[in-house]
Amino acid sequence: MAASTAAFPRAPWRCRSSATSTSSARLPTARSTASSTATAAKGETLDMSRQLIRMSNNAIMRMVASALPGDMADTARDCAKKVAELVGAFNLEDYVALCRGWDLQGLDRKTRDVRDRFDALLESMIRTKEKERRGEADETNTKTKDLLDILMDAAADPAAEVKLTRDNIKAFVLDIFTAGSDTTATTVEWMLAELLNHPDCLQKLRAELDAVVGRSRVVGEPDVAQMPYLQAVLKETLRLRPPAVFAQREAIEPIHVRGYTIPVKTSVFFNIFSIGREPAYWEEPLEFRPERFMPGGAGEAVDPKGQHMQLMPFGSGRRACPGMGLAMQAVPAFLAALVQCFDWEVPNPPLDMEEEAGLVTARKQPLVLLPTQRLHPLPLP
Ligand code: HEM
Repeated sequence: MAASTAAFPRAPWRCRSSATSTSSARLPTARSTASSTATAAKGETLDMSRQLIRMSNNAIMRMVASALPGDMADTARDCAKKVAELVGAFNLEDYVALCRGWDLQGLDRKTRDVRDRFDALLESMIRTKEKERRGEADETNTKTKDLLDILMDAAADPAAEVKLTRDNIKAFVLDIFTAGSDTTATTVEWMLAELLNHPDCLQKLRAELDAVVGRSRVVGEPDVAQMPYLQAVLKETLRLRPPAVFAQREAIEPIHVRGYTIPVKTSVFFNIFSIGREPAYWEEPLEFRPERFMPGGAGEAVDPKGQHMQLMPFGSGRRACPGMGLAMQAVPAFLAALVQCFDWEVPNPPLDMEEEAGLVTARKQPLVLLPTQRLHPLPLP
């Protein structure tokens, strides 16, 4: 693996986002979702998968547009789901040259269809934003800018070194929509499930939370750096349950790996999932043990940012995941808040830990839990 990963050429990879929520309800705002989670009474089951994916999608959407009307949010979610299906679909044309150009499975047609729908959505978002910006032109410019504002500012800047086109803006937003939503949601979900399956780890995390944050305020992203055990739980989850299963490259020259020759222009898939479970690198690889990343543990010096080939949940090289920094802050902070504020009960033990086959290591069964407030009152801002 080291030999083949040493040469990282081009990466046509996009991490998949399936936005698997089946709910057709409008996406709630982040605040309303948080408070509905917060006030859920004991006895009321929460479909964590759906909640988390909604919250994550919503967070991503807040990055690109301050307020999306419900129908636009539904379209975005539906399109993201379709993109995920198409990215993960088996395409006969990739393997049988004779089939090329016939679109026997209808994948080209479906791809064009989802592209057109996404384009219409993005066009509508940009137009709404343009209108909003025209209306605000006279006001003092103190409003917090979202990502779309920043991209549009850059496009309008005559001095900008790189001129952004409208298509560039759309492509950028599309990337964020599809790559950043259920990768993060899936990670939070697996982290919580693993902790519930390992009460000793949950206890350690809570002790760290109590010591670093206390009980009178909610843990936030700035706390993550002071919480080594929380970081270890994240790394262990990314090792054992990496949301993106593969990274892909194309050989730009023949490569020789363990007696095999990989010819030029061959697509090479790196199995991130298997690397994290490889017994040659990891002791008892199927065990969830965050301690391996703590001081004195065998993985103490291993980080998941693409420098250590035995753990590369975000890929590696110059096409590694650009959302890595954001994910490494936002995901543990969100999980920590769930653990700090609530006790979670599994209504039908044992907790099912099976994975669904696909490009994102989603849970096969949704994570359905019973929450009870742990802190009284909840220290919500
Ligand atoms: C736990 C969370 C995440 C994981 C595990 C993850 C994993 C990955 C992986 C494995 C790749 C392929 C890297 C390679 O080929 O070397 C990738 C690419 C990418 N990710 Fe993520 N990702 C996560 C979150 C995010 C977020 C939050 C965003 C954006 C807000 C994002 C945006 C992207 C983009 C745009 C690419 C394509 C990069 C390129 O082709 O140059 N990801 N991600």
